[in-house]
Amino acid sequence: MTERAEIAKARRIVVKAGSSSLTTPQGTIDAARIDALVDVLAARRDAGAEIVFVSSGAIAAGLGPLGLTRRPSDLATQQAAASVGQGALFARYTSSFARYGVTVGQVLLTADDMMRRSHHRNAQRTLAQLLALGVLPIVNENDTVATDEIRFGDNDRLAALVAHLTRADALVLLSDVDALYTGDPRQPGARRITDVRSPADLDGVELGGSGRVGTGGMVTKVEAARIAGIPVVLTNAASAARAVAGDRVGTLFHPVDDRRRATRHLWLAHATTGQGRIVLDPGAVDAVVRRGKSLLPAGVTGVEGDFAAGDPVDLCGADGRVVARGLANYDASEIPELMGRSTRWLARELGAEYEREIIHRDHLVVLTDR
Ligand SMILES: Nc1ncnc2c1ncn2[C@@H]1O[C@H](COP(=O)(O)OP(=O)(O)O)[C@@H](O)[C@H]1O
Ligand SMILES: N[C@@H](CCC(=O)OP(=O)(O)O)C(=O)O
Repeated sequence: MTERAEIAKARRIVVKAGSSSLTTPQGTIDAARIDALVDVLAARRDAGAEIVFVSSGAIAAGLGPLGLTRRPSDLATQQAAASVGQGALFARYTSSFARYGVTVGQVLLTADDMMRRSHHRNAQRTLAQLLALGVLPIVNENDTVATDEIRFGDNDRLAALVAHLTRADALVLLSDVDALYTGDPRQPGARRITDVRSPADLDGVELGGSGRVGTGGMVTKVEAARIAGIPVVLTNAASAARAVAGDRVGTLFHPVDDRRRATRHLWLAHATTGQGRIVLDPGAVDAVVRRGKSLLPAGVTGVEGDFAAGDPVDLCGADGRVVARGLANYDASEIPELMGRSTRWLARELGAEYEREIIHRDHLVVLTDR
């Protein structure tokens, strides 16, 4: 089946709309465009797909009510605008979807919710339950509490991670451009790209700046497509109906990797940052990087940071270079006593529950050339 056909048949689709598709230049909600988009999503739902909608626009929709003429650059005002705008946006979605008898549920996520395994599972359960109850989840970043350090900032990567969380079959990114171009389409000479099959297809493509209210421009969209591991279509809101129907519109990013198996690895590599470090001896670096093995306590020579079991941690060699990332099976404070010991010794001395890896190979991604 071609990827377009897969989208046509998709049972679960994540659709993301950018700020520019949902709000007016005056910083208010664009009710007509929202209704038009809701028409499309309700119709696709009617045709048998579950839809998870990732909506930007909270900050942009808060500008008008606060008398701001442009997107603020300081975090506190962005948060205030998001607080005002998110409420207005969601109220609009609620009444617009009510025209079709569709109940919507608001899900506001932070980067942490994606990164820590316990939070990740929690968000996953909530979304699964909403879908099971026939509710259409509308997701945004929780801008009012997110700080600069932990912020996604753009919703493109968030949408890719939501696609992982919900095990979606396709991701549709709706922007104010109808496709990816070889350069910013506001500049003359930019050519449309219909398919991206490998990173080489992006050689020489300029992924420049964003529009007036959006963030990230094409860089975050391309990154999202890479993380998603499923077919991703990038187009504009006017082409939304055709995009979710699998018609040939916009740019189709073909997934490169062995899909499902790879999504956890993609998530680890792109959605997380190490919450600490584990230092490996050369044998362990070789085992993890080149032989695809789990990390055993015997190969660990040091631990840094204050992470909890389940957190992503960076693995580095004696020279400090990060070679892999994985989900730790132990709290940082437990590791010094296990370091350099064989699992057999640990089981005998400390009990059977210590006969486990520091990081299992299934929860480990190599970040360096082998
Ligand atoms: N190579 C490119 N192809 C398409 N658009 C581009 C490219 N480089 C820069 N852009 C700009 O990116 C903008 C969309 O990004 P952004 O404003 O972040 O969108 P959104 O709010 O929909 O997430 C477009 O308006 C376009 O001008
Ligand atoms: N969470 C933010 C999204 C920020 C943003 O501008 O995203 P996008 O328009 O998708 O580039 C908001 O709702 O304003």
